[in-house]
Amino acid sequence: MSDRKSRPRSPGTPNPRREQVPDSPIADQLRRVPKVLLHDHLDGGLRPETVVELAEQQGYGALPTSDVAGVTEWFAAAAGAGSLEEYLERFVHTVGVMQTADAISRVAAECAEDLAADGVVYAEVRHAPELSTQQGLSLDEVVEAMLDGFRRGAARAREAGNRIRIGVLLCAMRQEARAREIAELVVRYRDAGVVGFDIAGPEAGFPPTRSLEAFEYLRRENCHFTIHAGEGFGLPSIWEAIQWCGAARLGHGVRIVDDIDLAEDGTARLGRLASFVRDRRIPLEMCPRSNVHTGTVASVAEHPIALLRRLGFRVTVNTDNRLMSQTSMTREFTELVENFHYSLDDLQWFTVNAMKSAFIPFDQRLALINEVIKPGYAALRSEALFGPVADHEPALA
Ligand SMILES: O=c1[nH]cnc2c1ncn2[C@@H]1O[C@H](CO)[C@@H](O)[C@H]1O
Ligand SMILES: [Zn+2]
Repeated sequence: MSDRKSRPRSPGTPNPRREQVPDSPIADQLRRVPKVLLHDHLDGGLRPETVVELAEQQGYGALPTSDVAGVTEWFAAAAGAGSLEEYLERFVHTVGVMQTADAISRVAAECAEDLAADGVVYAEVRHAPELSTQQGLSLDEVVEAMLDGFRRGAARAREAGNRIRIGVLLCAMRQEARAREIAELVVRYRDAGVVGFDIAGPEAGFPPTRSLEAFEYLRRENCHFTIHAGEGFGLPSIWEAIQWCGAARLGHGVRIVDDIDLAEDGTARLGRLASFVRDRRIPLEMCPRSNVHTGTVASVAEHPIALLRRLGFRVTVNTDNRLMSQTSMTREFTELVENFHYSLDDLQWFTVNAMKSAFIPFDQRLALINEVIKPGYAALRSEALFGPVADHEPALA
């Protein structure tokens, strides 16, 4: 299902790594291409060593094991969860150590550094503040700690030569009843770095309209929001998210394929909801590895991202939970290249799609596209043509 384009071969001695996936970018390039990440959970992306250290510092005794390797493995076992509900059970321990302002700020700072080192130039990172109030922090204190951490982390990344901008999304947990309160928090911090709202948590049994009042309030306040929908539940959830609640984007939205009939010869017939999502250019925040881990799709190779991309949906590529799904933007891109033979042009298309769909002002999105993303891809394309300037590469005669 790839939309491969033929690219000129690199001159000089063929590099065996380059030959593995014909015409595809290589691993090192994938780390360096500018990337945009719209769907990443702060409490799903802690460094395992930070989980262990914070647990020690805070006397948190509930970790299933206390060494870094064991903790890494325990979180990685989320890959075998097979359902969204089981996958989400892993969060009890990341949230468990994110109960003080210092801990939250540290996690946010490290998140900014890790994303920047992975080549992410713009990210929207989300967390549910209500989960971090178990030891008495107020919702406002949680948000302030997040904002403080992202500021510090972005500054440290910049010193290391990696520039990143981060916007915060605040989630309400769909099984709780605090959506309106969290929506008000979004409005309160909209000028301080919070760019939008979302609902997260188990999807089956907790439809988007359960939080309708919060979405209506946000619309009256001219606020942006996305909704996790079409992951653990199907089309009715997507339909409510878009047509009742007014979501600007869909978190995952992968089950929109249930509204697409695919004939043997590859021609597709879109139902009314799928047409609406495509024709209105509603961005899909797709997270291939996470979808495999929650049992939403069987494998990355079978992920509908390739079909949806071919049909012209506004598809974006995301990590969801870097810790639980053992992933990064580079890894997601690598797996897509391996499975669908995407080229740098395809990756730029995903990246520009994501930047267009961000919740920051239009002029700033445009500036990032024109001044950071496109020049970044152009530089890597010229490397693909002429090879990187490195000692081991023979110079052109
Ligand atoms: O893929 C997902 N679908 C639904 N909810 C999720 C997913 N990943 C994480 N969370 C939930 O969002 C909360 C706030 O970040 C996390 O604590 C987790 O429960
Ligand atoms: Zn998510």
